[in-house]
Amino acid sequence: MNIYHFLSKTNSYYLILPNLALNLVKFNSDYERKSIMNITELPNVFKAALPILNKINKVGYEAYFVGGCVRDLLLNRHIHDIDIATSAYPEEIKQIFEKTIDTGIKHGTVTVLYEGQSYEITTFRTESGYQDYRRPDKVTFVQNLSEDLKRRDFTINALAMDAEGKIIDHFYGLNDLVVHNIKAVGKAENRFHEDALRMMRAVRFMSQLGFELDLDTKKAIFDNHELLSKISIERIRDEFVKMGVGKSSKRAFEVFLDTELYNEVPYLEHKKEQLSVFSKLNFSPVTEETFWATIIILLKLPNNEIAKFMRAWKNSNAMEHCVYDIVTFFDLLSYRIPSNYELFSTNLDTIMQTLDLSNILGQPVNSQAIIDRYEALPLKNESELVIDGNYLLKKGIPAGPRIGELLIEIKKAILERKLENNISAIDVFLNNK
Ligand SMILES: Nc1ccn([C@@H]2O[C@H](COP(=O)(O)OP(=O)(O)OP(=O)(O)O)[C@@H](O)[C@H]2O)c(=O)n1
Ligand SMILES: [Mg+2]
Repeated sequence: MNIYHFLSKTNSYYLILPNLALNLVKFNSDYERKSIMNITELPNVFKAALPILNKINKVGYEAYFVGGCVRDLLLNRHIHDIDIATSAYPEEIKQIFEKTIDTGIKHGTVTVLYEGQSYEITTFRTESGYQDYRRPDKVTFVQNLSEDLKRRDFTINALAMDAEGKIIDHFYGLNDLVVHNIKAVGKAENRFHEDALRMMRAVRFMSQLGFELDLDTKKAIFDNHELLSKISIERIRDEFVKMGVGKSSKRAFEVFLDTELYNEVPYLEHKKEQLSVFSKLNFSPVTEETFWATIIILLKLPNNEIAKFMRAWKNSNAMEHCVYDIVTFFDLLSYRIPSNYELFSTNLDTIMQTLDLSNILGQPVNSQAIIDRYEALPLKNESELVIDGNYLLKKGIPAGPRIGELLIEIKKAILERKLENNISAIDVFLNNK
């Protein structure tokens, strides 16, 4: 459910957050904007983390929930990790909590394990340097939250919430949540010079949240898109995939093309024309596998280029093989009906994903007919065959390639219902060879 907003003539506005029990809030001035917004009924993930803030507060330090978790709370989205920012130094955090891990002590981050959950607690900090456009040369701890929020990427990610549920919003992030706007904190160019990956995060959030990109922020991405080449492919890939499977991927993909980010990533350079079809597709991918397969098909990559493409994007072998199977099965489906043996040789997940892909690409096949045929196959996997290679050896077939060939012949005959899957029928079949 979304946040609704009403703008009145006096320029005050209300937020109604349907699932958060409060939740009618009125802001009349900057003072109120920063202080009135208060979440009264926290979801359980936050309730479980509250003792952490309280323990830190008790020894005299400030502590807040920050970043993505606050954004997702206000958008009523699933919260997958809770990040905490504090005025305490890492060493002090380690004294307060029994179980901690030095995750990134140099950057001020300690992981606290509490009641079976883990929380990243980071000391308020600013960063400086960024000679390489991806990592700060120097991290400086600062005393107040405001300084910490200032170096964050987007206004909707620069929100904090204290232990009372009070939302702290120094950069009009609440307003941007309401008007669905991805906007850099402060001067966009500076934020992208600090970490060029943020340009990909912008289009990723557009896709996941269904938000638009602020025009100045968009221009800054266009002007700085070449900096993306400084970022590791793995990090770009993770954002690219999140963009590709998000609910508004078509719109986000359009902006990915408009801003020229596509020119900085493997295999997509100069492919705007082919890639622009993505935004015109009937449906959009919901799995990572079908997203990659969609891109490969739009690029019209020949089969022998698929592995190279997947490796250039630093995908795992498992992902590479899955996508290869989907694309080859899709090719097959687009020019003929698969045989029973071909259905048997393709696993059900690949078949289902390929049927989705066919719909995405506007080449629908009779999915139900294919699923029905798969369901009715006399053999669904190798282990259901009553004989194996050893059985053929015992029957006097000499070891060698003939064994494998015969097994295929037997499976084909069973799948085409010319042979029963039982020992006596198979013996007769072998005697007639
Ligand atoms: N390049 C980045 C990455 C992160 N952040 C800040 O760190 C927070 C946490 O980062 P991360 O967990 O990577 O992203 P989230 O915004 O939480 O999104 P996700 O839902 O993917 O976790 C962000 O909200 C943002 O305030 C940032 O400013 N710049
Ligand atoms: Mg996060």
